[in-house]
Amino acid sequence: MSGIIDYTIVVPAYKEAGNLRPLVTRIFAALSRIDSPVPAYLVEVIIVDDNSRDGSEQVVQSLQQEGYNVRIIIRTTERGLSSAVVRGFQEAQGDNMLCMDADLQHPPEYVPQMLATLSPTKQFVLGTRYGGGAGSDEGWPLYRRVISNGARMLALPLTSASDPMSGFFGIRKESFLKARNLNPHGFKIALDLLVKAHIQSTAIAEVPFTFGLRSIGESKLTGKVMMRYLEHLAELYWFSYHAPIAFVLLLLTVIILFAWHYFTRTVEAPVEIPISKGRGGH
Ligand SMILES: Nc1nc2c(ncn2[C@@H]2O[C@H](COP(=O)(O)OP(=O)(O)O[C@H]3O[C@H](CO)[C@@H](O)[C@H](O)[C@@H]3O)[C@@H](O)[C@H]2O)c(=O)[nH]1
Ligand SMILES: [Mg+2]
Repeated sequence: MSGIIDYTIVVPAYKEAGNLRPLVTRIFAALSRIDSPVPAYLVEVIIVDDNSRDGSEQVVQSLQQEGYNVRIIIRTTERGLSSAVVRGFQEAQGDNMLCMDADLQHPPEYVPQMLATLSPTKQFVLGTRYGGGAGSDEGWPLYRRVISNGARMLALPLTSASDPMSGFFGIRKESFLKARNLNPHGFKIALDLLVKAHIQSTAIAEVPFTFGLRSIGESKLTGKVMMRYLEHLAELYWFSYHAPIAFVLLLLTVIILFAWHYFTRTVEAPVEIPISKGRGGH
């Protein structure tokens, strides 16, 4: 393994043993392609697992023995997606950090492009399901689309990013270190960072991608997680505007009416990125 790491991929994981091998091997295969803008030897992967006890640790050990630069942090006293991502970013050696899910809904073939997009002028890169060439797999349930669009509308006053609900994003370490009072609860760490690290719209790059279907295991999105999101939004509105609640409600009503038309438009066909047949290096 190399001593110098410029890029760190953080993967929050809970009971994802079956997904870790395909995830890690596909990431490094994509980075090992001749046309990858980022060389595989500059990249590390950190899995942040909340004591799943499902064999994840053994899977990572065997990947390490095969030479993949991956390690696993097992938390026993804390739980939650957002705090897991923050922990991974705190442990990262790379100045360029990417967050992605373990369940292959974020295609590993986009990793090289996402990492290479980060720069001193582009402090944040967002994998977006909205806009040209992006979308979600047709099999993604209608109720999840409604929840996702509703959550996105409510965040409109907080950031110019098109998909702040996305869990596929990258941030430069210097921006991450500027963020104070990050919210450890819930699923929306990208939104939290966009607001609390004061990421300007010109510093955000967006990469359209197609949100796939979970291959193995179950989603951890529950009603409780959604309630936490509403609490989180209230906190972010306060953080951004210090606004009295009546003003916030008025603002939300206007935005929901305004956005209705916007969100009912059709989405264009997804961009095809070939599945990597990399040289297998790591
Ligand atoms: N360590 C840890 N990881 C967790 C926890 N809860 C979930 N994860 C991990 O976080 C990732 C996303 O969890 P899913 O349960 O697959 O989420 P989802 O419903 O598919 O939601 C995805 O889409 C949302 C956008 O609609 C994203 O906001 C979200 O981050 C995620 O990408 C997976 O790798 C999962 O194992 C937890 O408590 N602890
Ligand atoms: Mg998922």
